[in-house]
Amino acid sequence: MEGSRGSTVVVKFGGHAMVDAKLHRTFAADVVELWHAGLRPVVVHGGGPQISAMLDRLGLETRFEAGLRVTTAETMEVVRMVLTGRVQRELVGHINAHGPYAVGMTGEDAHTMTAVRRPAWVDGRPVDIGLVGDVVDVNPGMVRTLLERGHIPVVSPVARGADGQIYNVNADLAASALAVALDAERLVMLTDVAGLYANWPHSTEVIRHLTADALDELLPGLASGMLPKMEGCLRAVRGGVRGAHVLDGRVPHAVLRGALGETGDGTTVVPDHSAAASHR
Ligand SMILES: Nc1ncnc2c1ncn2[C@@H]1O[C@H](COP(=O)(O)OP(=O)(O)O)[C@@H](O)[C@H]1O
Ligand SMILES: CC(=O)N[C@@H](CCC(=O)OP(=O)(O)O)C(=O)O
Repeated sequence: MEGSRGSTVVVKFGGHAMVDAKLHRTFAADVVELWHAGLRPVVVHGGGPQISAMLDRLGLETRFEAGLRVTTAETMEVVRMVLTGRVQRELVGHINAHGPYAVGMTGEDAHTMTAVRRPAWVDGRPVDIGLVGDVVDVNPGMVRTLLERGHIPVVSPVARGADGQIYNVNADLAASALAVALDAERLVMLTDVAGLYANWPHSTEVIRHLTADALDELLPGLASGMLPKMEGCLRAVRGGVRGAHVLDGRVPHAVLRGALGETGDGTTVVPDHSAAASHR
């Protein structure tokens, strides 16, 4: 088994992988199993579909540009409410069915994540996506304290600007920033597809292995939810994380295999100069 005892693994649980309650519970049990195996799991959760469903119930518009939700002040209230009040609470509840492990928090808590407004471009033109943040600074102290005390932090991707403005951060990018700041061994992203498809939406052939440079070349051609996800993988491995894995979260126990480095499934991104890169 490659996953070394005591190493930190950041697991991003995507909103699309959460739609099934049974998978949600299996995911929680797997995270606890990782903890018992001696790893230090940190969960960052998404909730895009859950936010969109609530916006719909409230009669508010859902719009994405470059894979990011266009976020007005009104949308931001709903984003924060659904992520921290509902999705995070459910996950904490499922993990804590196994014992007093999980502690929920957001990027706002203890100034864990500081964000700035993120610019976006579509077809080379700037578009206003509102209160969407990009994490520019991570203070991992609180997460480390929780880990040292034997807890499993469950982090919602909401961050504060230096001026106090609250931003909506894509969960993949939040997970990536946290993985870098924690000097994590791995970043595991669970989603609702088998990995990065080479020619989406025309084919479902999964790209199994990518170096950072190869991914950098592919990035401008990617679309929708895969764009922030792969950007997150790239930032992670360039920031020192040993491997970033995009896995199908609908497959039971995918997180166990990913966190332990059994990387036969999904898409694995490695740094340019790693041993895994030079083997290809
Ligand atoms: N090249 C690609 N390969 C696979 N999926 C892609 C690709 N490009 C876009 N997608 C879309 O990205 C989605 C996953 O991203 P996203 O919807 O943000 O999920 P999550 O909630 O897990 O973050 C897939 O369901 C698919 O519709
Ligand atoms: C800026 C932005 O797009 N934020 C996301 C945050 C949640 C998220 O990323 O959820 P998934 O991982 O399930 O996609 C959103 O509002 O949907």
